[in-house]
Amino acid sequence: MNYNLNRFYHGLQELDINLSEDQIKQFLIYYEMLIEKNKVMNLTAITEFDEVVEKHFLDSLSLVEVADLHKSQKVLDLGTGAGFPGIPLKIAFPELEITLMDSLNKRILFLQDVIDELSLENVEAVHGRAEEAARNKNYREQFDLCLSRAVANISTLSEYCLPFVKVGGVFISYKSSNIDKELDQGKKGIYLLGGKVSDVHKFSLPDSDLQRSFVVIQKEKKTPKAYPRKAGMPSKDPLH
Ligand SMILES: C[S@@+](CC[C@H](N)C(=O)[O-])C[C@H]1O[C@@H](n2cnc3c(N)ncnc32)[C@H](O)[C@@H]1O
Repeated sequence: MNYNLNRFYHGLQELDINLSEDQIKQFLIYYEMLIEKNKVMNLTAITEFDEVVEKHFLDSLSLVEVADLHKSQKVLDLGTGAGFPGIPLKIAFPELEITLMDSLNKRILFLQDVIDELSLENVEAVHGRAEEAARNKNYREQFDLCLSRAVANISTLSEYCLPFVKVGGVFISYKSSNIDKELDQGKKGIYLLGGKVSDVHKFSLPDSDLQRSFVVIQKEKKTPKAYPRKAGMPSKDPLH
């Protein structure tokens, strides 16, 4: 494992995240597993080390801009794909209790291998579709924090994610900085689902031109039983 880690260390410093040598090693093993598996299944379009560091690892970790990740809390990463943002967050902040959920079982099987190989504790990889899993009492309104990156527009995503969040908890969506129109269209749905936008935090990634934002939605009231609607509806006919 011979990688130039300057870019990674500098980005971590900018985010004020300190990692031990073992944690850095876990990131490198994860990178290698990702690249190896990517040869036989579609996990990531980005494969070059520095680019994975910037667009997957540091982007996932930039959540520190808006959330306190040093306390133990129940976190759901909905539509985790190859494990973003959940796996980088779990490596860097081991006290988080993370559920990684995706509707594609092949990705969940890969993530279980990653969990086993890195000996990560208090993390589960669950094969499930948001519209169905959010009706299961083991998951509905059970999470302090729900995260999602690159899964759907904010309206569809709120219907996927807010039902999982406890009243008093938060749903945070990773978005590009071009979010204003999407947010405007999603506001009514967010309210219907029991949420309220409390912050839209725009920023650029360390040493990068990439403009990103976090949409922070507080769960103020229980989500009505009618939501999420049946599978496919939140994306076919988003609430607005
Ligand atoms: C573009 S990928 C993004 C993956 C990862 N979050 C990232 O940022 O790299 C979207 C993922 O969301 C999953 N997904 C889409 N709709 C879903 C749903 N209704 N419930 C659960 N997972 C879903 C897909 O299977 C896919 O793995």
